[in-house]
Amino acid sequence: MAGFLRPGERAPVAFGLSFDSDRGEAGGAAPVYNKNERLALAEQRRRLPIYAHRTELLYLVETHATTVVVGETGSGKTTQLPQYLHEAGWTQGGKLVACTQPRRVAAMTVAARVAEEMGCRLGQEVGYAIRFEDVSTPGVTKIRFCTDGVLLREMMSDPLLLKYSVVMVDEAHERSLATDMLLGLLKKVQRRRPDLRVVISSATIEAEKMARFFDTSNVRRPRAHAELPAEGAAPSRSPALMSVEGRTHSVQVHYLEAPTNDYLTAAVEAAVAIHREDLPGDILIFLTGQDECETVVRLLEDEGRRLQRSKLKWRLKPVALYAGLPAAHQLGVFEPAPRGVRKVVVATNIAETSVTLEGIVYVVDSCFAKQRCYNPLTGLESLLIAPISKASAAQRAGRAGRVRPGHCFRLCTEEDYESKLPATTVPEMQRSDLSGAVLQLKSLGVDNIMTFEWLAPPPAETMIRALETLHALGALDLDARLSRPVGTQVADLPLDPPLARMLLASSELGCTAEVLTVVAMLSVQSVWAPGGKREVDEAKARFSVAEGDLISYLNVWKAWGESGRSKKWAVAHRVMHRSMLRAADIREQLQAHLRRLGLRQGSALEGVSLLDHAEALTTVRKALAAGMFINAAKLTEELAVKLSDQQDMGASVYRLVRSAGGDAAAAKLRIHHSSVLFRCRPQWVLFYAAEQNDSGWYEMRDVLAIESAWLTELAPHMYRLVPLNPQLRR
Ligand SMILES: Nc1ncnc2c1ncn2[C@@H]1O[C@H](COP(=O)(O)OP(=O)(O)OP(=O)(O)O)[C@@H](O)[C@H]1O
Repeated sequence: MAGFLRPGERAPVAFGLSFDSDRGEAGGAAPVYNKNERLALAEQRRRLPIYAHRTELLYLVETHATTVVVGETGSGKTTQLPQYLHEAGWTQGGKLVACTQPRRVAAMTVAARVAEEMGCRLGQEVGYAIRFEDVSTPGVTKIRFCTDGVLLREMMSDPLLLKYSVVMVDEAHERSLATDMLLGLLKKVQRRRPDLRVVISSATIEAEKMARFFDTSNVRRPRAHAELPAEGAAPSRSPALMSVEGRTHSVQVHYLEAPTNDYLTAAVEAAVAIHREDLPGDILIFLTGQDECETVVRLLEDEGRRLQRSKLKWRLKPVALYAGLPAAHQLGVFEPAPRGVRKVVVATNIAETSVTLEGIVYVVDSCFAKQRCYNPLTGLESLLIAPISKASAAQRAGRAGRVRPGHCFRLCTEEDYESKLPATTVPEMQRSDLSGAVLQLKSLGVDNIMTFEWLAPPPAETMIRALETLHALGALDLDARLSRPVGTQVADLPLDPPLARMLLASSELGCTAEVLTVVAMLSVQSVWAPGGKREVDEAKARFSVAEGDLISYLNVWKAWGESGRSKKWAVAHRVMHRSMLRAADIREQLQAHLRRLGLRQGSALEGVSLLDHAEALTTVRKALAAGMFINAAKLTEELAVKLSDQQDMGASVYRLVRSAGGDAAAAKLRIHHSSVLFRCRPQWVLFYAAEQNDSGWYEMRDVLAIESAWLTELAPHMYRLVPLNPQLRR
């Protein structure tokens, strides 16, 4: 971030603060309630700021098609509103109340909390649904928490959401791609279902915009759907806007005295400084990704061992929390720490909204997050580490004041916070590849994508690029309609279109076993345990093959399987056991999806003789290529300049093959140093993801070496043989 120190100028972490000593109970304190203390729980519910607005809220929902609720974090929107609606009768007659969350972990943990408050088992009256997991009981569940993505998928089989009487879109201001799609679709559904109520919870900054978007009071209503007569008096079509005043506990915010350019070390130092104060309370650290979280956990473990000699009251127990962890591990992080232990949760922004980690008194915020970034000209999407918005920072700070007063330490100066952090994050839809979203909208019957009502329209180039991609994958026909069966099947699979396409190809080519493994491994964030570059390179070398990362994953999977899925084996080989478990879980789910679609399954490599092995492997590579051919790159004769001190000099330069002369060709690529092909210089490669570095280079990850002939064979509509363009030589 400009204004922060330049490399080499590291400032010591100094907050100039003093802690108050009356901050609650012991670190990692036991929960303030347990299952038998229902009365205490009921009392706690009544103390939440939202309780004073219960009657008014219910009146507004009754009388308005849409209600926008604004309130401080922790005021009780997520946990209480669905319960109020249930208590007021909105779940009678077999209907459900849905509450959507942008993130899985929030859906799971909030559902668990609400089930506890209602005194029922999770999955009974209160349930949740996330991708690959549904914990609810048809006919019994009344309140269903789910990710916004899951509700979108549900609309494929229930386009009018007839199961639901109320849909609450929580954290709508986060403007995730799925939330934006959902808002547009809900507005469409409301035209056909005047009885459906939409409740939107949003930060103040976006609330008016949401209310304006849902205001249809001036639009002539089409005749209600024949089967769906409106019950009672029709609700107002002007949305109600309601503000819930007050918050539960205060959070004191601290800033660095001088900026830092190394937020990982600063985070560790901050956690250690808090710990050394020897006051009670758990710590939550926000970083940007899995590797950072695992690295900081390791550093804190080392610190913890050193600190044991200092005779402090609590022992440090760092734990990681990020999206790539299996659900059971994520939930384990929410367990209260035992007596004498101070839990330090090292998380990505998945812990930013809606979640309550009970013992947390201190939040340490790097003020950075990984953000998707899409360039429609090159068609390349990458993840960039960028400063978060002030709205996100407020959410993060809010994790400290949930059950007692807390502190938030931002790892930047107050001046930088004020001047460098934007007020809100750019909506995901405006910085993402939209091919998956367009495909889903098409499968939901939105034929003319250009006229779909968005809260704010996505860039036209991005839409055009999405249509081109889907057409190239064979998911859309020449009239931009969903093709059959490919388009409908790709839409049916809960995967990005390229991954779904390779699974379909693997069924045709008889290698689903292998491609399922690769797709599952690509769906987890990182297969390798973090560590020094040399250590990780050595670990990878044992599984590396000249065909590239994707085929190397098959070797890892096989060896892990042969070890009996042993954790010991994983640790010895620097493989992330938890990532492997999650991959196994995803693989199983996808296999079930293929079965449901009636697709043939088989293995190309199983039982194949050594002699036929290469040919069988080519089959697998071709199936993978059938989904990835758009991202084809060719080696050039250029050498990359030195990019940074840590990276090797003289890496090979690749160019995108598609539209050789245009903008895409201008994008220079190199193989990421983490790839097993980094030093191999294959002539032609496909890559699953690319990351843009600070120098503007795209670094290819998850690379597959291919033969050029496959491109014209698999995608003749996109590639044809031409004499070598002299431009490519330069
Ligand atoms: N698992 C839990 N354990 C203990 N208390 C909890 C738990 N979940 C919620 N609470 C309590 O309920 C309060 C309200 O939480 P809720 O998630 O409903 O607030 P919210 O207004 O939706 O906030 P946010 O926008 O931050 O999600 C919290 O501040 C906390 O005091």
